[in-house]
Amino acid sequence: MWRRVASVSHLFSHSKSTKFNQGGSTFKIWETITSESEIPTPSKGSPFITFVLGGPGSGKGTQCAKIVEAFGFTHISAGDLLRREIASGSAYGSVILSTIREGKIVPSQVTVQLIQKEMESSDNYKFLIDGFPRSEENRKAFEQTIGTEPDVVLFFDCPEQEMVKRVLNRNQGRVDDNIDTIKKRLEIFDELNWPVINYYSLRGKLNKINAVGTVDEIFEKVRPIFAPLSK
Ligand SMILES: Nc1ncnc2c1ncn2[C@@H]1O[C@H](COP(=O)(O)OP(=O)(O)O)[C@@H](O)[C@H]1O
Ligand SMILES: Nc1ccn([C@@H]2O[C@H](COP(=O)(O)OP(=O)(O)O)[C@@H](O)[C@H]2O)c(=O)n1
Ligand SMILES: [Mg+2]
Repeated sequence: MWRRVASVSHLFSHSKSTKFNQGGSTFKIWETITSESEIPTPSKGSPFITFVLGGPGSGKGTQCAKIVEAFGFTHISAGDLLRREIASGSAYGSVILSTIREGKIVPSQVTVQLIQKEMESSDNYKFLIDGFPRSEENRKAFEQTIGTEPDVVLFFDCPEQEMVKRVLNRNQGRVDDNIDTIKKRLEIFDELNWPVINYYSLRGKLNKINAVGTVDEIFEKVRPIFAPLSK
């Protein structure tokens, strides 16, 4: 079984940064320039982990499907794992359901355990972890339990209006895809996810992608990040 103790540090070089304001603080986000020499060579002895961040409806799941197809990753959606847990009638089911209904974040212990189980039962070593970490608590719990940091962090940057429109049109019968819960999810995203985005930006790991455009246009911005990896 893979298990990595030391983390891979800086994988990408950065040439351009953008400043923005959030909650009265100024943050700096790096626009990433990737090149083949900067991607570590993944090996079957250790996992290659990509965290996929972005607000609700920013297109995380859609782009993950494209990355899986092109680069042979295993897609682990934290939201899907939690929904599966509800459907399975697990002891945590009712707490998870009410948390999702309220647009809040499920305790990290639950989510990390589900992610860990998926990773450990997979034959693959390339993982896309979608919708996680959504808070600093999520991030720290993963680091402590799995004992490693992500190799790559993607952040799909999408205007709120566009995210609301997409979620309301999603039609997957989700209990949280209604206007009241979306408002709550966007508030929680602003409050809890930005510190995570800022953390990875400061560590030089963040790949910010403008998520406005067609699915294929956005994937053409994602592709170069993984191009050095074979399928
Ligand atoms: N680039 C895009 N333009 C328009 N609609 C999109 C785009 N990407 C995804 N969608 C649609 O928006 C909705 C939300 O996408 P999804 O991938 O589920 O986002 P997330 O996982 O970030 O919530 C889905 O119905 C999806 O088909
Ligand atoms: N790391 C996570 C991921 C999702 N969730 C919960 O699951 C809900 C749906 O997550 P999701 O990733 O499927 O949602 P989208 O961003 O894809 O729309 C979130 O709004 C949270 O309530 C969580 O608590 N912790
Ligand atoms: Mg999703």
